[in-house]
Amino acid sequence: MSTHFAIYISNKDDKHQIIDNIVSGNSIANVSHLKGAVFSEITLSKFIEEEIIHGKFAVVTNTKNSLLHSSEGERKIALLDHIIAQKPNYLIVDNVFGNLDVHKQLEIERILTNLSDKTLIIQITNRIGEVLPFINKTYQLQGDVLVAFEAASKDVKSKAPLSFIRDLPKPYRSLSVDINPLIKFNNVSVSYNGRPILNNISWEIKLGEFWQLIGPNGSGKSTMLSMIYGDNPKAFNQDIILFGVKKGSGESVWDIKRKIGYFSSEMLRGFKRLDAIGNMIVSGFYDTIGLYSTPTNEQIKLTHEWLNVLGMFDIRKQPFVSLSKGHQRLVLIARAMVKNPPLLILDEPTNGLDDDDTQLFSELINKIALETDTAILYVSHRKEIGLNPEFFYELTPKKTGSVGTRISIF
Ligand SMILES: Nc1ncnc2c1ncn2[C@@H]1O[C@H](COP(=O)(O)OP(=O)(O)OP(=O)(O)O)[C@@H](O)[C@H]1O
Repeated sequence: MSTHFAIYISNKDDKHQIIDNIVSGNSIANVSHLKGAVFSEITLSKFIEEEIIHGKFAVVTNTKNSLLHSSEGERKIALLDHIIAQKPNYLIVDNVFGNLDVHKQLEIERILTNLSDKTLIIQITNRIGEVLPFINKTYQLQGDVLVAFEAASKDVKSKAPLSFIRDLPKPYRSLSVDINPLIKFNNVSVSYNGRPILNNISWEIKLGEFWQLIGPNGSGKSTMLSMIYGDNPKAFNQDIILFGVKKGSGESVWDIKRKIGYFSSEMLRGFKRLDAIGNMIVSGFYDTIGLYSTPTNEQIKLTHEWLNVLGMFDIRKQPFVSLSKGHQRLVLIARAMVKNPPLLILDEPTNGLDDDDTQLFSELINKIALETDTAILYVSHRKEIGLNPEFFYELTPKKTGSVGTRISIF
């Protein structure tokens, strides 16, 4: 049996450096003379860029859609097929299961298991539970050195994350909505190019509720979100009421966005700006990334309170990019919350996070659900350990489009 490797990293490790070292042969296997490929979200982004900028469609999905218009699951399977067709001698797979539902995870696992007969696989993962079954050696970085360890001996839950001890700040102004429900879908159906995606969705989100929108890849979660937060033209002929106003009846996207705090892990992709941590949070009052206005004393006070909750007051002047990916997310949640929005949307927020940071993130979201009136809409294909939504809205794909079911936990 050939040897395949995994490197278990945390969000503090420099993944790009790790991949560069592998490719140049300065790491766990001497592969510098071999033809290699990298399966990662960065590779995927490059192909999507090629589609947008040069009109090149090198990677074909099952549904013959462009990558840009495909769901995450469809994209990943298509990329893997494309890479395998190039017959690499070795393959680096990074965050291979990120954003994938259980079925797609099993499909990818099966494809990689077959591939591992002939091709060396090097997996990079920050979730110990996601190490591929055929991997026989797992390493972890200690300082700059990769050290072998027994993945089975690693007890993820025993490392409890540090807790947020302080109460969340009192809002700077009361919630500016007296309309309930905040969001209402009434028999909403959507198709793309004649293919039904959503079938008769009726759903309400009320102030203070904590929802998780769940469903397998391609079931239509992003499509639903784009009808609330985006300007998806498919929303205009539908019976959708957002904050008391019928979608498409003249309200601007900005009117809607002002009432929503939003975070998606996509916001961090390729983020290079040098804003200070404190400025990043205060910019949430203006719905900008980066600060272009002079904040009031009240806004500064509230920002300081959020910094204290996060334990980052003393480092508030440091660049945001100097934080780990996990801590960057906490700052962006504070940024989304300072304006005290009636609705907080979290779109696949833990993609790419390691085990410890995921627990910390869930802890902050649970705290927001308990201590504020903001409704939370958490969108993810998986039930996150430690996260406590009150309700799930589950999309189940059918030939006639996904149907939705409301599941109450208590
Ligand atoms: N603009 C578009 N044009 C054509 N098809 C589209 C478009 N947007 C989405 N689709 C298709 O609609 C289906 C639902 O996609 P959507 O992204 O909403 O699913 P999802 O549940 O968010 O998936 P994932 O969890 O993988 O991100 C997919 O099959 C996708 O290919």
